[in-house]
Amino acid sequence: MKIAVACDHGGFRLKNVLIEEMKKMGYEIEDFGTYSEESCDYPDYASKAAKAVASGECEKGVVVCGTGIGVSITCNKVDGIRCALCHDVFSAKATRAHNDANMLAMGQRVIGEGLAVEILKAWLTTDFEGGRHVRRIEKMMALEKE
Ligand SMILES: O=C(CO)[C@H](O)[C@H](O)[C@H](O)COP(=O)(O)O
Repeated sequence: MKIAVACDHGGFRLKNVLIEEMKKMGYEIEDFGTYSEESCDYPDYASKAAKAVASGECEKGVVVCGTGIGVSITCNKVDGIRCALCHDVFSAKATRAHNDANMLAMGQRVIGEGLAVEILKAWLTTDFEGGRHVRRIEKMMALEKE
């Protein structure tokens, strides 16, 4: 499975930690930047990862900024994206099981690396439950067409 990743300067270090973990887990990574801690604008990078997921080039995406908020808002502007901002393991599992989230956002300035890795692993390994959640996702995604 190919995972799109992106960050701004505020998420650069955590993004690299997450990339290494995903590589160890056997995932293929497409890194859309940024590639240093030089100040930059998160929409420029998060949007590239979101478009790669929306187009099917990558199956899922992981984005990081200082809070995770800027990258998650950006990704959710792209048609077809359900990006979940998660800073706990319960939410990470729930957003895969109930929302079929195709992108995960986290904030480097909010949580430590150890917890971020646990959240990442929980999110990547939890399957969508389907059932009643399909109807709810369809209603949510229909809003993009209004
Ligand atoms: O977008 C954000 C907040 O929603 C991110 O945390 C950014 O990383 C942050 O705004 C960057 O701030 P900086 O003062 O320019 O480092």
